[in-house]
Amino acid sequence: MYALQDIPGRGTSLVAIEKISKGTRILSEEALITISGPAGSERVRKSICQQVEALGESQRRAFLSLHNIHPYKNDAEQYLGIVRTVSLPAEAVGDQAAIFLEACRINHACDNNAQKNWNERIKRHTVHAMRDINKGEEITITYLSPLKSRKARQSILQERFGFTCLCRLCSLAPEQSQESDRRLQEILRLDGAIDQLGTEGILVSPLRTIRYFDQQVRLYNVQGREDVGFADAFVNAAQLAIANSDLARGRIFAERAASVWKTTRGGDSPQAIKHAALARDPSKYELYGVSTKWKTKVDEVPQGLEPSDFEDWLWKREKPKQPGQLADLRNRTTFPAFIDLPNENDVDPDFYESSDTGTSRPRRYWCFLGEIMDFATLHHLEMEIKDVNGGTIPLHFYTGGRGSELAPAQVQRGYTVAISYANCHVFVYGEPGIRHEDPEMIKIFPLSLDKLLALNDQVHQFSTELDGMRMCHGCGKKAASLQRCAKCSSFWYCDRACQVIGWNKKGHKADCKLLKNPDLRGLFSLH
Ligand SMILES: C[S@@+](CC[C@H](N)C(=O)[O-])C[C@H]1O[C@@H](n2cnc3c(N)ncnc32)[C@H](O)[C@@H]1O
Repeated sequence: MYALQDIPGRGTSLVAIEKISKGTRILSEEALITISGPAGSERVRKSICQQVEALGESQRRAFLSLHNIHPYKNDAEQYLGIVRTVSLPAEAVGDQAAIFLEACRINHACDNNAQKNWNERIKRHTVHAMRDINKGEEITITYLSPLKSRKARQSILQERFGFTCLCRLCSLAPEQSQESDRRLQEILRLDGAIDQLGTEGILVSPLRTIRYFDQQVRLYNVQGREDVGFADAFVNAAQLAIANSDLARGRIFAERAASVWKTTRGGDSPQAIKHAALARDPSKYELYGVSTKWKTKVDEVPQGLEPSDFEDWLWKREKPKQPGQLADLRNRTTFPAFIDLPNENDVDPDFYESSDTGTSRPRRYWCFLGEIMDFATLHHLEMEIKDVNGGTIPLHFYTGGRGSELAPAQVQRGYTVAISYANCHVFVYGEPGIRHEDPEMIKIFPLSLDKLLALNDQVHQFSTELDGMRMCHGCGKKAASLQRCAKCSSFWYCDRACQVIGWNKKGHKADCKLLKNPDLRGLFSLH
């Protein structure tokens, strides 16, 4: 499949002598010399010398021909220099390294076409084609963790290996290179955000967390890298879905993870075996069912969808509202819970985009809803707010008037606040909450959050036209020729008699007054 060749300016390297398809195992090699612990320690130096001296003549010669960028004055220093230049990991977790006569000849590229890996099950170093490799193409792996910027990569490669990388990624025009760096940085930032959410991200705000994995997968796809991080995004998505009892999505994510592990590490790698087993029976995952939020059966997968619609289903992407369609106040993308709000100090890609001037601006609309549980004015108005998840958070008014812009009649326990573009703020003292600065961005509605959501359900039930018909709010019949309530325009009736029933018996008298409020009507027309 490959031959060792000398390449000008790059030393000896492995070159494909036939086309190698994606996922092919290019080599599988046993260690020649193993190194347990830091290469500089006396114990390890001794052990390296003993192992080299115990080698047969041809193996010893092969070892000594390996690349060494470190100067040396004696045999021991020469051996150590080789180990420092070319050794590869020989343990899944830990610092055991080893010398492999062929794998240690593989050159580096930041857009490597092959993936190296220590396979703990077969105790061999393996290299797999990450994409199709053409005949005559050099086989490359990456010597670095792959999410570093071009500048960071170049500096480490120069310092540790003594060369300048000229791969495709490092040769991009400045603008494209910055784009690529931004994507890599974004994947890393999402990793951090996911870590920060921890178990809360799995159980309390799974929708937000799955958005992050979805975004990571999309970034890897644009970047054209299907490596460990790519597989991890599917592993994490599988665990998230299964923990929330969603066996259908859990199985598909586990299948995708297993497939990436198979391509990059082989079907006999512990990771591929583990995730193939998880795909066969996702309910075996230890966190299965700790929440039942997304409960599905393993075969509850929609059939006959277009691929892009299938991805929307899989990642639980909420489709943008159609023009004229009413906003749903239960939609957590437009009306997020507190846990789902962006953090004030991050540029969360779900909420913000960078403008040309380098600042960030909202990429879409969102509005936080919460019910006033308590309030007080000390040096500014402070409220205790209960959100859609039932948790309470502090809301502090740092507007010019410190909250005095609101009429006292509006600030009542049991009323609901709606705050546009709300962010999570970490106060120096007390729990995280919302620091509210712009008086234009808040409205208060004189009903509880539960009642507002119940009203939302009614508006959807009785305002929405389906197949040219609407439902009468008085008698519940469906018809094409109903008349709309002239006051609120939200509910529809067969005739005057039905309208009276709706008004007196079905609570429209109170609801109509609320729905005439242009701000509340405005919520329903949000995009
Ligand atoms: C692990 S060895 C790889 C095999 C090496 N080419 C040889 O001749 O034995 C690492 C060394 O290979 C060279 N090398 C690896 N990748 C390279 C690249 N992309 N461009 C130039 N030199 C590279 C550098 O000298 C580096 O220190």
